[in-house]
Amino acid sequence: MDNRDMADQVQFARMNGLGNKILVVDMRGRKDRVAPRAAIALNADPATQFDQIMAIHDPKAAGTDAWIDIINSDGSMAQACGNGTRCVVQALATETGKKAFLFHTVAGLLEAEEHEDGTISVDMGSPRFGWRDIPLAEEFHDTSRIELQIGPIDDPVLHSPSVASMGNPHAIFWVEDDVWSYDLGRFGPLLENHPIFPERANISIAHVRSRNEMDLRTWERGTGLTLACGSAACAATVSGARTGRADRTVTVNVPGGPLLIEWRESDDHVIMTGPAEWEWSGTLDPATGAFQRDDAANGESGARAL
Ligand SMILES: N[C@@H](CCC[C@H](N)C(=O)O)C(=O)O
Repeated sequence: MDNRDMADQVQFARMNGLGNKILVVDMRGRKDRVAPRAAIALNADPATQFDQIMAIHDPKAAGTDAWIDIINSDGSMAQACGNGTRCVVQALATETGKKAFLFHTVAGLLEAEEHEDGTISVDMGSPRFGWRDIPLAEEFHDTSRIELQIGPIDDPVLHSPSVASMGNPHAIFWVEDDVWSYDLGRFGPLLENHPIFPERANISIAHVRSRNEMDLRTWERGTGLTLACGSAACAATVSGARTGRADRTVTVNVPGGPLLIEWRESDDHVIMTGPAEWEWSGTLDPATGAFQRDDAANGESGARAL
């Protein structure tokens, strides 16, 4: 552990949302933030390698439970993280006994609740489809199908994606066959960093199986291939409905399991429902990323803490 004193340590929990690897870090009562250097160091250690950090801070607005910073594994900040938000709900519900929460992020307010069966629903807000909202580097009147392709120009492997923002940018490529038959690990970074996406983008491949089911794989901006991307499942659902491929309530099968997504007609909000899982807890230095597991400290199974 770094030679800074224990006062610099904060509690954290290693969790996952359908395999999306999350570190929930308790920064309440502090003025500092998890440093990008600490995020890079935590991601470099196999024990704490993560997809996103969800850093819980004291609320900034009356009536909210917490401000949440979302950090990708490359140290970049993100505006939304559906799976990570479910992990925060579970951690705080366990700590407080509360079941309903109102979180504040850079993208706005997120209502969330834990149900009796342990599943968690997050109101991910309204999707945005304007080219400036995604954002895109040039004007597209129809963002349900933009001019972007990869592969041979006369026989592209992927083309004409739908783009949408759930607070963060998403491109959804539609395929008629197995989503696993595409080399997303190769195409993902090329598309993530394509100049059409000035803030980069999360890149997904979707196969619509019925009006209420689709398969989805995602190369995440600032992270890479993940087992689940909640905001991508939301973006794919609204894009499927927008293009007439699917209805507004869809089971989205991501590699880690199913997510239930509803694009509500009443208020245009997108509701994502799925599980969260606690794995172990520890303490870490938010400036350096030095950490210790609770069970390592006291030699017994780490008490569930946050
Ligand atoms: N895995 C998250 C998405 C996290 C942010 C994304 N990588 C981005 O940079 O926009 C989710 O479950 O939504």
